[in-house]
Amino acid sequence: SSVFANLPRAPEDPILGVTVAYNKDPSPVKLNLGVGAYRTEEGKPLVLNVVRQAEKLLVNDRSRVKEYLPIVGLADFNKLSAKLILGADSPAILGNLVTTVQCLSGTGSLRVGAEFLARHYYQRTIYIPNPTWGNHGKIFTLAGLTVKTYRYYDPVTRGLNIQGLLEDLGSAPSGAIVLLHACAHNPTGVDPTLEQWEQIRRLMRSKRLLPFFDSAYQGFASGSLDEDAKSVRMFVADGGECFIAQSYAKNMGLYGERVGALSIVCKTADVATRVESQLKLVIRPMYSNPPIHGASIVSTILKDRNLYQEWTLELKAMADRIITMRKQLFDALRARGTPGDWSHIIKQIGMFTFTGLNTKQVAFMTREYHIYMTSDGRISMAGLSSRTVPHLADAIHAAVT
Ligand SMILES: Cc1[nH+]cc(COP(=O)(O)O)c(/C=N/[C@@H](CC(=O)O)C(=O)O)c1O
Repeated sequence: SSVFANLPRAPEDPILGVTVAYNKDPSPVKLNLGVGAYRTEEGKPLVLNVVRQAEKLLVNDRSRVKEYLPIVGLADFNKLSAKLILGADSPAILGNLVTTVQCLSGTGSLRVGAEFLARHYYQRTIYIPNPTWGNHGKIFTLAGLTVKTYRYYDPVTRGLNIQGLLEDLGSAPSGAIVLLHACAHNPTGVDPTLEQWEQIRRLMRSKRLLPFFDSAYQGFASGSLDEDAKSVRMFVADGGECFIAQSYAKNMGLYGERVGALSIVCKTADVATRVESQLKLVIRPMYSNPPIHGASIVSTILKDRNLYQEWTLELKAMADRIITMRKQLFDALRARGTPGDWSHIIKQIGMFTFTGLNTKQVAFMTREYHIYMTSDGRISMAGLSSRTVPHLADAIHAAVT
């Protein structure tokens, strides 16, 4: 018999498993509001025009070869990624205080950062928000860090529990690592205001807590790349050190290309070079060096003024469409007189609405209306279109009455 005869069957992933179930459903009215992946008004995945243009340039450029990239990835891509999140005029960049390595999208950037911290940082505890993206806890645990949570979401107000957040971070051991969503908090869609970010930053710096930003939706939340980077730039501006994981999956639609970057902002240029040398020892035995194609697309777009400009327009259009879906869903529930206060649908920001529906209601909506969403009540607004909003509104109405 097989040496794996006793291997237990693993459960499907709470987020990616929703798509597996959706694909199996033969219903013509099924709706996939699970995975955070953008869909057009026609319900189709979107390849941005600028991505198609960049790929044409790459294919026609006969000088491009398929050689290994360096362990740290494509140099242009790394520099441009740091500029994108920190700002072109960032003193940290001007002072060579930032080391950036190309990683396998947001997940890979988080994991490489976690492995580096587990190996070289004295405090091995990381505080992640409650709730947070389902993969965060596993990434940091598998890297060898101790994962704790800090209060984030207030189910009563459906807003930020700023008092709980400050209390929990205030009682964290000095030097602890803190995971922060740069913008468009997943799954709640609730972000701190700039004043609250300042409170968080002051507290964290006073306790020497180490910020680890996860920036997976820059430009997707407000439609502005600079607006969505403000939290990160506040921390970097104070001269403190921080980690930043970037993903191009959503804001450039490069999901399957696995394009991301990890930036570590250090106190001195010398430390930054030593950090880079140690990052290479983490990466080489993990996947050796990153894939060339996706990073080439990103750097082609970011280094060309016209392509960059056009990208910002396409990005704003995606963000705007999601905001339109929020309004349409809110109006549809009001038109039905659906019991409850649904204003959080239009107050929340980014790809997701944290509806407040419980697991029983979610299971009902899947069974009776073929709505596929995560069991915590999160729906990806990007999966909606004007055509399908009424079906979702009917399902929510039925689930709560
Ligand atoms: C906050 C956050 N961080 C990182 C990632 C990882 O993205 P990557 O593709 O590795 O660049 C995701 C993906 N979130 C969506 C997809 C997924 O779960 O993988 C989601 O929440 O649906 C996040 O929501």
